[in-house]
Amino acid sequence: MRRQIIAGNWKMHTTRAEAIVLTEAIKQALASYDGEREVVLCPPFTSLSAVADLVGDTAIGVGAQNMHYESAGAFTGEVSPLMLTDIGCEYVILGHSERRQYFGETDVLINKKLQAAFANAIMPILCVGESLAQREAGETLSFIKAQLTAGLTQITAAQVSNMVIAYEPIWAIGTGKTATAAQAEEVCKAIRQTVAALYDTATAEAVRIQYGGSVKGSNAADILSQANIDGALVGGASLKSEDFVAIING
Ligand SMILES: O=C(CO)COP(=O)(O)O
Repeated sequence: MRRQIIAGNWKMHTTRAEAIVLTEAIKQALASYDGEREVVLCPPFTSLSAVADLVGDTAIGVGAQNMHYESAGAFTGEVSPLMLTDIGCEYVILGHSERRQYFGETDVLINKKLQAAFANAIMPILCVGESLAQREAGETLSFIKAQLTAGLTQITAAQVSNMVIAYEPIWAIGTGKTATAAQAEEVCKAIRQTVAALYDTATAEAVRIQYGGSVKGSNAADILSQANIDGALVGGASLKSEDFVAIING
Protein backbone atom coordinates (compact mmCIF):
# COMPACT_ATOMS: atom_id res chain seq x y z
CA MET A 1 0.00 0.00 0.00
CA ARG A 2 1.45 3.37 -1.00
CA ARG A 3 1.54 5.98 1.75
CA GLN A 4 0.17 9.27 0.49
CA ILE A 5 2.47 12.28 0.58
CA ILE A 6 1.40 15.90 0.91
CA ALA A 7 4.12 18.44 0.15
CA GLY A 8 3.89 22.21 0.49
CA ASN A 9 5.88 24.12 -2.12
CA TRP A 10 6.25 27.58 -0.65
CA LYS A 11 7.95 28.86 -3.83
CA MET A 12 9.52 32.32 -3.40
CA HIS A 13 7.43 33.19 -0.36
CA THR A 14 8.19 33.76 3.31
CA THR A 15 10.94 35.58 5.09
CA ARG A 16 12.76 33.53 7.70
CA ALA A 17 10.51 34.93 10.45
CA GLU A 18 7.36 34.13 8.45
CA ALA A 19 8.63 30.63 7.71
CA ILE A 20 9.14 30.01 11.42
CA VAL A 21 5.63 31.22 12.28
CA LEU A 22 4.09 29.07 9.53
CA THR A 23 6.08 26.00 10.53
CA GLU A 24 5.17 26.41 14.20
CA ALA A 25 1.50 26.68 13.28
CA ILE A 26 1.59 23.56 11.09
CA LYS A 27 3.54 21.67 13.74
CA GLN A 28 1.00 22.62 16.39
CA ALA A 29 -1.97 21.71 14.19
CA LEU A 30 -0.42 18.31 13.47
CA ALA A 31 0.68 17.62 17.03
CA SER A 32 -1.78 14.75 17.38
CA TYR A 33 -1.88 13.78 13.69
CA ASP A 34 -1.76 10.01 13.20
CA GLY A 35 0.77 10.25 10.37
CA GLU A 36 -1.43 8.45 7.85
CA ARG A 37 -0.03 10.76 5.18
CA GLU A 38 3.60 11.83 4.89
CA VAL A 39 3.97 15.60 5.22
CA VAL A 40 6.79 17.65 3.69
CA LEU A 41 7.49 21.39 3.83
CA CYS A 42 9.53 22.97 1.03
CA PRO A 43 10.48 26.50 2.04
CA PRO A 44 12.91 28.74 0.15
CA PHE A 45 16.64 28.04 0.69
CA THR A 46 17.01 30.89 3.18
CA SER A 47 14.55 29.23 5.57
CA LEU A 48 15.39 25.57 5.01
CA SER A 49 17.74 25.24 7.94
CA ALA A 50 15.41 27.02 10.38
CA VAL A 51 12.43 24.91 9.28
CA ALA A 52 14.46 21.69 9.42
CA ASP A 53 15.51 22.51 12.99
CA LEU A 54 11.90 23.23 13.99
CA VAL A 55 10.48 19.97 12.66
CA GLY A 56 13.46 17.85 13.66
CA ASP A 57 11.52 16.30 16.54
CA THR A 58 8.41 15.56 14.45
CA ALA A 59 7.42 13.31 11.55
CA ILE A 60 7.26 16.33 9.22
CA GLY A 61 9.92 16.25 6.50
CA VAL A 62 11.72 19.10 4.79
CA GLY A 63 12.45 19.52 1.10
CA ALA A 64 14.25 21.96 -1.17
CA GLN A 65 12.65 23.40 -4.30
CA ASN A 66 15.72 22.86 -6.47
CA MET A 67 19.41 21.93 -6.26
CA HIS A 68 22.54 21.61 -8.37
CA TYR A 69 23.81 18.17 -9.37
CA GLU A 70 27.43 18.64 -8.28
CA SER A 71 28.51 18.26 -4.65
CA ALA A 72 30.63 21.42 -4.71
CA GLY A 73 32.37 23.70 -7.18
CA ALA A 74 32.46 27.05 -8.93
CA PHE A 75 28.72 27.36 -9.53
CA THR A 76 27.83 30.82 -8.28
CA GLY A 77 24.36 31.02 -6.81
CA GLU A 78 23.79 27.27 -6.62
CA VAL A 79 23.12 24.90 -3.72
CA SER A 80 24.45 21.33 -3.71
CA PRO A 81 22.86 18.05 -2.57
CA LEU A 82 25.53 17.80 0.11
CA MET A 83 24.53 21.20 1.52
CA LEU A 84 20.92 20.03 1.67
CA THR A 85 21.60 16.77 3.52
CA ASP A 86 23.93 18.67 5.83
CA ILE A 87 21.00 20.69 7.21
CA GLY A 88 18.60 17.74 7.43
CA CYS A 89 16.80 18.22 4.13
CA GLU A 90 15.55 14.84 2.87
CA TYR A 91 13.47 15.73 -0.21
CA VAL A 92 13.92 17.89 -3.28
CA ILE A 93 11.45 19.11 -5.91
CA LEU A 94 13.03 18.74 -9.36
CA GLY A 95 11.88 19.96 -12.74
CA HIS A 96 9.05 22.15 -11.52
CA SER A 97 7.40 23.81 -14.53
CA GLU A 98 8.43 27.22 -13.20
CA ARG A 99 12.07 26.11 -13.29
CA ARG A 100 11.63 24.70 -16.78
CA GLN A 101 9.80 27.81 -18.00
CA TYR A 102 11.67 30.67 -16.32
CA PHE A 103 15.11 29.16 -15.79
CA GLY A 104 15.46 27.07 -18.92
CA GLU A 105 15.76 23.70 -17.18
CA THR A 106 15.80 20.87 -19.68
CA ASP A 107 15.01 17.18 -19.28
CA VAL A 108 18.75 16.45 -19.54
CA LEU A 109 19.61 18.82 -16.69
CA ILE A 110 16.72 17.59 -14.56
CA ASN A 111 17.85 14.00 -15.12
CA LYS A 112 21.35 14.89 -13.85
CA LYS A 113 19.77 16.40 -10.75
CA LEU A 114 17.64 13.30 -10.27
CA GLN A 115 20.73 11.09 -10.41
CA ALA A 116 22.45 13.39 -7.90
CA ALA A 117 19.46 13.23 -5.56
CA PHE A 118 19.68 9.42 -5.46
CA ALA A 119 23.45 9.50 -5.07
CA ASN A 120 22.92 11.64 -1.97
CA ALA A 121 19.94 9.73 -0.57
CA ILE A 122 17.55 12.66 -1.07
CA MET A 123 14.03 11.68 -2.14
CA PRO A 124 13.19 13.48 -5.38
CA ILE A 125 9.78 14.79 -6.37
CA LEU A 126 10.00 14.93 -10.17
CA CYS A 127 7.47 17.29 -11.74
CA VAL A 128 5.89 16.77 -15.13
CA GLY A 129 2.95 18.48 -16.76
CA GLU A 130 1.54 19.83 -19.98
CA SER A 131 0.67 23.37 -21.06
CA LEU A 132 -2.83 24.46 -21.97
CA ALA A 133 -1.88 24.49 -25.67
CA GLN A 134 -0.64 20.90 -25.43
CA ARG A 135 -3.83 19.80 -23.67
CA GLU A 136 -6.01 21.51 -26.25
CA ALA A 137 -4.01 19.89 -29.04
CA GLY A 138 -4.63 16.48 -27.49
CA GLU A 139 -0.93 16.00 -26.78
CA THR A 140 -1.10 15.62 -23.00
CA LEU A 141 -0.37 11.93 -22.66
CA SER A 142 2.30 11.76 -25.35
CA PHE A 143 4.07 14.82 -23.91
CA ILE A 144 4.03 13.48 -20.34
CA LYS A 145 5.32 10.14 -21.56
CA ALA A 146 8.19 11.83 -23.38
CA GLN A 147 8.99 14.03 -20.36
CA LEU A 148 9.06 10.99 -18.08
CA THR A 149 11.10 8.86 -20.42
CA ALA A 150 13.74 11.58 -20.74
CA GLY A 151 13.66 12.46 -17.05
CA LEU A 152 14.12 8.85 -15.92
CA THR A 153 17.11 8.07 -18.16
CA GLN A 154 19.61 5.88 -16.28
CA ILE A 155 17.39 5.77 -13.20
CA THR A 156 16.99 2.21 -11.91
CA ALA A 157 13.76 0.42 -10.99
CA ALA A 158 14.78 0.42 -7.32
CA GLN A 159 15.28 4.18 -7.44
CA VAL A 160 11.97 4.82 -9.19
CA SER A 161 10.23 2.74 -6.52
CA ASN A 162 11.63 5.19 -4.03
CA MET A 163 10.70 8.49 -5.60
CA VAL A 164 7.71 10.71 -6.14
CA ILE A 165 6.39 11.91 -9.48
CA ALA A 166 4.23 15.02 -9.38
CA TYR A 167 1.75 15.61 -12.17
CA GLU A 168 1.24 19.35 -12.37
CA PRO A 169 -0.65 20.60 -15.42
CA ILE A 170 0.78 24.07 -16.06
CA TRP A 171 -2.66 25.51 -16.76
CA ALA A 172 -3.79 24.55 -13.25
CA ILE A 173 -0.88 26.09 -11.34
CA GLY A 174 -1.76 29.23 -9.42
CA THR A 175 -4.76 29.82 -11.67
CA GLY A 176 -7.51 28.51 -9.43
CA LYS A 177 -8.33 26.10 -12.29
CA THR A 178 -7.97 22.66 -10.76
CA ALA A 179 -7.96 19.68 -13.05
CA THR A 180 -11.05 17.65 -12.25
CA ALA A 181 -10.35 14.56 -10.20
CA ALA A 182 -11.08 12.51 -13.32
CA GLN A 183 -8.63 14.53 -15.46
CA ALA A 184 -5.93 14.23 -12.79
CA GLU A 185 -6.57 10.51 -12.38
CA GLU A 186 -6.42 9.91 -16.14
CA VAL A 187 -2.92 11.37 -16.38
CA CYS A 188 -1.65 9.86 -13.11
CA LYS A 189 -2.82 6.46 -14.35
CA ALA A 190 -1.00 7.05 -17.65
CA ILE A 191 2.13 7.97 -15.68
CA ARG A 192 1.90 4.67 -13.80
CA GLN A 193 1.43 2.80 -17.08
CA THR A 194 4.47 4.58 -18.51
CA VAL A 195 6.55 3.52 -15.50
CA ALA A 196 5.29 -0.06 -15.98
CA ALA A 197 6.34 0.05 -19.63
CA LEU A 198 9.76 1.57 -18.84
CA TYR A 199 10.39 -0.75 -15.87
CA ASP A 200 7.92 -3.34 -14.58
CA THR A 201 4.59 -3.66 -12.77
CA ALA A 202 6.11 -3.82 -9.28
CA THR A 203 7.95 -0.54 -9.85
CA ALA A 204 4.81 1.09 -11.23
CA GLU A 205 2.85 -0.08 -8.19
CA ALA A 206 5.50 1.29 -5.82
CA VAL A 207 6.10 4.77 -7.25
CA ARG A 208 4.06 7.51 -5.64
CA ILE A 209 2.31 9.97 -7.92
CA GLN A 210 1.10 13.34 -6.67
CA TYR A 211 -1.25 15.78 -8.30
CA GLY A 212 -0.49 19.50 -8.07
CA GLY A 213 -2.35 22.57 -9.32
CA SER A 214 -4.75 24.66 -7.24
CA VAL A 215 -5.24 21.95 -4.62
CA LYS A 216 -7.13 23.27 -1.61
CA GLY A 217 -9.08 21.95 1.34
CA SER A 218 -12.31 21.91 -0.63
CA ASN A 219 -11.06 19.70 -3.49
CA ALA A 220 -8.38 17.63 -1.73
CA ALA A 221 -10.59 14.74 -0.64
CA ASP A 222 -11.91 14.19 -4.16
CA ILE A 223 -8.44 14.29 -5.70
CA LEU A 224 -6.82 12.16 -3.01
CA SER A 225 -9.47 9.46 -3.32
CA GLN A 226 -8.43 8.58 -6.88
CA ALA A 227 -6.81 5.17 -7.35
CA ASN A 228 -3.59 6.44 -8.93
CA ILE A 229 -3.14 9.67 -6.96
CA ASP A 230 -0.91 9.23 -3.94
CA GLY A 231 -0.73 12.76 -2.65
CA ALA A 232 -0.62 16.43 -3.51
CA LEU A 233 2.01 19.03 -4.27
CA VAL A 234 0.49 22.21 -2.93
CA GLY A 235 1.50 25.77 -3.75
CA GLY A 236 -0.67 28.68 -2.63
CA ALA A 237 -2.70 26.74 -0.09
CA SER A 238 0.46 25.55 1.68
CA LEU A 239 1.20 29.10 2.82
CA LYS A 240 -1.68 29.15 5.31
CA SER A 241 -1.51 26.54 8.04
CA GLU A 242 -5.31 26.03 8.22
CA ASP A 243 -5.53 25.48 4.46
CA PHE A 244 -2.54 23.13 4.35
CA VAL A 245 -3.72 21.12 7.34
CA ALA A 246 -7.21 20.88 5.79
CA ILE A 247 -5.60 19.22 2.76
CA ILE A 248 -3.63 16.80 4.95
CA ASN A 249 -6.85 15.90 6.72
CA GLY A 250 -8.83 15.91 3.44
O1 LIG B 1 3.02 24.57 -8.50
C1 LIG B 1 2.38 24.08 -7.59
C2 LIG B 1 3.03 23.29 -6.55
O2 LIG B 1 4.32 22.94 -6.92
C3 LIG B 1 0.91 24.31 -7.47
O3 LIG B 1 0.70 25.63 -7.11
P1 LIG B 1 -0.78 26.10 -6.67
O4 LIG B 1 -1.25 25.12 -5.63
O5 LIG B 1 -0.58 27.47 -6.12
O6 LIG B 1 -1.62 26.05 -7.90
